[in-house]
Amino acid sequence: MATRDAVVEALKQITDPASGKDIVEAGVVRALTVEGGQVRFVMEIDPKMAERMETVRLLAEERLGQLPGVEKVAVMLTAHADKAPPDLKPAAKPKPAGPQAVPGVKHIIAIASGKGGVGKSTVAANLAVALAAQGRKVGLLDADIYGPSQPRMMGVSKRPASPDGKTIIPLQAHGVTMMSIGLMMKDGQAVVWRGPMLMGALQQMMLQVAWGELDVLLIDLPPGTGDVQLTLSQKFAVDGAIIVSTPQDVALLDARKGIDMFRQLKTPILGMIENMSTHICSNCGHEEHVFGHGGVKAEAEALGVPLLAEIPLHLDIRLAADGGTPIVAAQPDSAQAAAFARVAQNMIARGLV
Ligand SMILES: Nc1ncnc2c1ncn2[C@@H]1O[C@H](COP(=O)(O)OP(=O)(O)OP(=O)(O)O)[C@@H](O)[C@H]1O
Repeated sequence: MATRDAVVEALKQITDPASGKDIVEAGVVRALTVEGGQVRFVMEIDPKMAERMETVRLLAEERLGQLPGVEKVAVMLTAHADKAPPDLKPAAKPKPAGPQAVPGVKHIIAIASGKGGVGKSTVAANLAVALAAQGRKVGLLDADIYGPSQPRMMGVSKRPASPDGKTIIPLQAHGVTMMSIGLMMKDGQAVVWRGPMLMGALQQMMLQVAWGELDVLLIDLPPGTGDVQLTLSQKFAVDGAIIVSTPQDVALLDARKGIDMFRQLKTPILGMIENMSTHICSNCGHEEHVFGHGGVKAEAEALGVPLLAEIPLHLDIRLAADGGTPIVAAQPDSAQAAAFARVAQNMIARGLV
């Protein structure tokens, strides 16, 4: 059977290209476990070194695989931010392994959808503005790496400043403190972040943005069940997720997958929102059910999750969102804005925010 000492000794023969020290002394090797013939550990790396460290990872796997008694080696790369901002700099002790809180932020709520285009970002923007209008200090983080739309919906385009090169100053729009991964990307830049790079980017958005004191940070997630959802739930103390879906069966099928994923990650489902529920004609007020109606209610009941709202499909919602002022701010007295305001009231009443 392989011993921990033999494993550590073998790892000490491998050099960390960043520091020139061996990878054990350099503190790259974390959470090492040697159980029976199984060796597992995490390599904490600078995201800029991801490619070179992948070579180191392969070398470590190969060397450990040759040790007598070792049957399986699993090495995971995780990224750490370049340098923690001064107020977040960890003490000499290693960081806690479990999900961490964001300093100053009381609650973290993810806005998710199984499928793209169901109006998740529209809901996130309006909910953020509605909560702010009801006196809450609200942050909105657009973590939709594949199609960040909050800059357009909240009407901001300025690149956030970083006077000290470490802390990022978020932007303010409609009473909400906001930051989007889109504001950090060059125009037309293809996004191919996966694994460590993605974790680094998300961690940077969560920890290096000067969010200040917030009652709630809403996270507009990319659609589906990918790396961002996983990283967010595993690394951060997420209070829960709100799932947005349209009433069609295909959307509901994907919403169910999203709910399953969050349940596996032990992230509570705070509720579902049916978007584009009923079409209300902007000329005559006539109602019709373009995508069906009530599908999300039935699904929420079947899954034992609260239905938070049925938001109508209304031209004004789209015009407002696409024009940079969410309907809750553009037409606060409209029935459409009231639907979002009720979700905000419900969340406040349940003590979620
Ligand atoms: N209730 C609604 N009534 C009218 N238009 C809506 C409504 N909800 C969303 N839209 C419009 O539908 C389009 C897609 O919405 P949105 O970008 O919020 O979806 P999404 O689920 O976040 O998409 P993606 O996952 O691709 O980012 C936008 O143009 C938005 O203005």
